Amino acid sequence: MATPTPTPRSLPTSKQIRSNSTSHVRVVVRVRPFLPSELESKDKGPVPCISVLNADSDPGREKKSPRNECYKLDSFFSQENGLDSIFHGEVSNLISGVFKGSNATVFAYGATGSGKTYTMQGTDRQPGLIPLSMSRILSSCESSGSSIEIAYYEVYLDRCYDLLEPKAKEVMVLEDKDGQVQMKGLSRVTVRSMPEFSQIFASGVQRRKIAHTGLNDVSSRSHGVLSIIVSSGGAVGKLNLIDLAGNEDNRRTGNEGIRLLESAKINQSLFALSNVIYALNNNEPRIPYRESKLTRILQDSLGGRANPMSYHEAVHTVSLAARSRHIANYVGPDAKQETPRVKVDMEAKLRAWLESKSKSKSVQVKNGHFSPISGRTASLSAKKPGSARPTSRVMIKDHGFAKGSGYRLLQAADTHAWYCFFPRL
Ligand SMILES: Nc1ncnc2c1ncn2[C@@H]1O[C@H](COP(=O)(O)OP(=O)(O)OP(=O)(O)O)[C@@H](O)[C@H]1O
Repeated sequence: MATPTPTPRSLPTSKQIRSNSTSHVRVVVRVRPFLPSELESKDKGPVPCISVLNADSDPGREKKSPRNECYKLDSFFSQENGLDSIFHGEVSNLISGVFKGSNATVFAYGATGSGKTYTMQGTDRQPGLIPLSMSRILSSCESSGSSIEIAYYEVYLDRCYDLLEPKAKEVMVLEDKDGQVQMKGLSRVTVRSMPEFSQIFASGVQRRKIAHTGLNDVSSRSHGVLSIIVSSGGAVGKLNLIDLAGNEDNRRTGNEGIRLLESAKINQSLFALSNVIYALNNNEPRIPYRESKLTRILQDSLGGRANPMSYHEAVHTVSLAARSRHIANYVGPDAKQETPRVKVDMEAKLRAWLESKSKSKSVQVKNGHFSPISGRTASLSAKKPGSARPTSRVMIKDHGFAKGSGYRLLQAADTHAWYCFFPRL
């Protein structure tokens, strides 16, 4: 049964948040294995470019490549580690807080094709962080008599769509007179068992916008947000599990038209998210939530709503790690690299496409918004093998194919990272 979202409790100001809790950023990287398509590639073949150093290692010694970059992480999961070890190591400890009324957020962030959806959803044989979290919450509910509702929506081209509604209707994001963000009409569905959840969630996944791109056969074109709302003895807590759309380097994707527009919006909103996290972690006086729809919506879970004395927030990301958590950045003496070999003016390309679109109306417009869906996953695990460029993973060595800033190097790596904000209790 769908019910409207109730009014959230009042949000504390940024000042209150800082006085209530000192955020600590937790960054966890996951490396995926090379895919068969990458191993079979006729090109250069996959080149591992990441190594894990001990805390006392000197990054300067690792000078096998002209440019090394070194990032400090809170945890690292290699390709041998299953999704359950990530869940037990990094996510399960957030759940007890949700039962006490805290909000927690887990983001999977990374380049397109790096395995974010795989990590969040998993496969039938290897469940991902979403089913593992749901299963743990459901079993805790049995013993505590708490109840669970879910909301599932996507943010696409800076608009929000309800994935639990058959037609994925648009949800208006409004601010009430107290400045609190309201998602008008967003459905909430009560969940009592795993089979019930799997069915509801799978239908939502089918509605999510995906498409074939030059770097992933089944690429998410939107940010998918699953909110698990737990009501427990008067306390209401929320766990957001977010599969972000992948950031894309359009010199490599070859994106055109609508894909290019999507990509521009994806990159813009990921940048806005990184700005919010940076501002929170650096105790800046102004947190730029309003820069994108995604950050406005998540305001109550990204430092916006802190239950006094206890709230946990986790964010998975890599380039955010580069910005907010990196400790050492070692650049070898001969590391001055020229930037990209192929220079394409993506803005001009986008402008030209928008102009031609308004002339020819050749792009499919549905329900007042673009409909780019060219294929859908049949089950939670049905994504086809990706064709992402075979690069590898947190000492990152530049072998010549990923030049420029650390940000771009990290984009090239098939990695994820987590940020967790822990209050000082
Ligand atoms: N740990 C893993 N083991 C095996 N295959 C994996 C793993 N991680 C990802 N893959 C495979 O890699 C491909 C790309 O993964 P996925 O679609 O999850 O990437 P993504 O980061 O969500 O991409 P996008 O941002 O474009 O949506 C898929 O075929 C997926 O099955």
